[in-house]
Amino acid sequence: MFETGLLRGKRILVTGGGSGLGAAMGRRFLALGAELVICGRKLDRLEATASEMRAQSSGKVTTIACDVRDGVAVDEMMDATWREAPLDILVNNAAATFIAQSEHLSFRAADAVLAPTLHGAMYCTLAAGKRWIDGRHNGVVLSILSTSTITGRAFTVPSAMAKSAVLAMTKSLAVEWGPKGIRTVAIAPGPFPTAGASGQLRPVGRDEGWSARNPMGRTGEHSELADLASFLVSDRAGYINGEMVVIDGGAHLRSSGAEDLLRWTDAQWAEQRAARSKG
Ligand SMILES: CCC/C=C/C(=O)SCCNC(=O)CCNC(=O)[C@H](O)C(C)(C)COP(=O)([O-])OP(=O)([O-])OC[C@H]1O[C@@H](n2cnc3c(N)ncnc32)[C@H](O)[C@@H]1OP(=O)([O-])[O-]
Ligand SMILES: NC(=O)C1=CN([C@@H]2O[C@H](COP(=O)(O)OP(=O)(O)OC[C@H]3O[C@@H](n4cnc5c(N)ncnc54)[C@H](OP(=O)(O)O)[C@@H]3O)[C@@H](O)[C@H]2O)C=CC1
Repeated sequence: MFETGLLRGKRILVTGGGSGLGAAMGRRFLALGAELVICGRKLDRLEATASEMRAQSSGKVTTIACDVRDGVAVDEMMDATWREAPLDILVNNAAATFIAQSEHLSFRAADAVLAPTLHGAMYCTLAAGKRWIDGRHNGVVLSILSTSTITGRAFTVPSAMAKSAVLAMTKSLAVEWGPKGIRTVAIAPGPFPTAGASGQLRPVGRDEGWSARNPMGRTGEHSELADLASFLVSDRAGYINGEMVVIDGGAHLRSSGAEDLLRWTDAQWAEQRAARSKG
């Protein structure tokens, strides 16, 4: 689909790159000639993913254990990365979410989502941006958001709030940092099956017909998201700034994706909370 070497010479950090969509984007970036850095909290998973990537590609893959909720750890990760060479592209992909009735959310539960999804993306963006600006180096920040930024979303309110805030960051910095050579862009994925998303959002028995109701009759392929991400971070997208591209088969035009949960009974929600506390 793309010219060979579209991302040659680009050094890309994908937060949460050890699993799911982050790993899918990483694989495509490598195939297009990029050098990859992936971070997450679980070093064993990062290493396992990196080994698979190295087996499939001759590109360089570096792993760094980093909890993006911790600004000091984010700065240390950026220092370690920059010691080797400046990044060219940051992908804010790490995030957390779960379904819950908002009236049952403790403050700690709200923070469990806001901290990685909003603060983590902000810390990584600030840490990369100040290094790019100090070094007069061009950069791109791609943030993986959600169609909840357009529709809102019942039962995942902290996630919808965090993703909307990162969209505001994307638009604001496009104007502030564009003149300094930094583009900020975003993707709003619809449903792309991953272990993380299924585990947090789709307990067994939840609305089995949802993917057939997507206007395209299916969920997204990881390769489709990886292709869009590759284009947006590449120099071919050099005039796209401050924009969020939706990739959801048209799903959000039909539903915000939480209607089935409005029909859940108190007993179902109690069961969901109990499953979590056992988990
Ligand atoms: C919407 C579409 C767009 C987004 C899609 C995605 O992001 S897909 C990607 C999806 N991928 C991921 O999400 C991967 C990353 N996920 C994670 O890192 C973790 O699963 C976590 C941070 C979400 C929860 O971490 P943990 O289990 O270690 O939590 P903890 O022990 O640190 O507790 C902190 C507080 O949170 C509370 N609480 C926790 N869970 C629930 C719940 N289900 N129900 C209610 N409450 C919950 C817990 O009770 C506690 O409050 P308390 O009782 O002290 O007042
Ligand atoms: N799949 C889908 O349908 C959709 C996904 N998205 C978004 O796509 C992105 C990827 O999600 P997906 O691949 O599905 O799910 P995953 O659960 O696989 O991805 C989340 C990643 O974030 C990392 N992570 C979580 N918390 C932290 C933290 N505090 N510090 C560093 N890394 C962290 C996890 O690694 P570790 O646990 O090792 O820290 C994991 O690799 C997310 O931003 C999500 O909101 C948006 C809409 C729909």
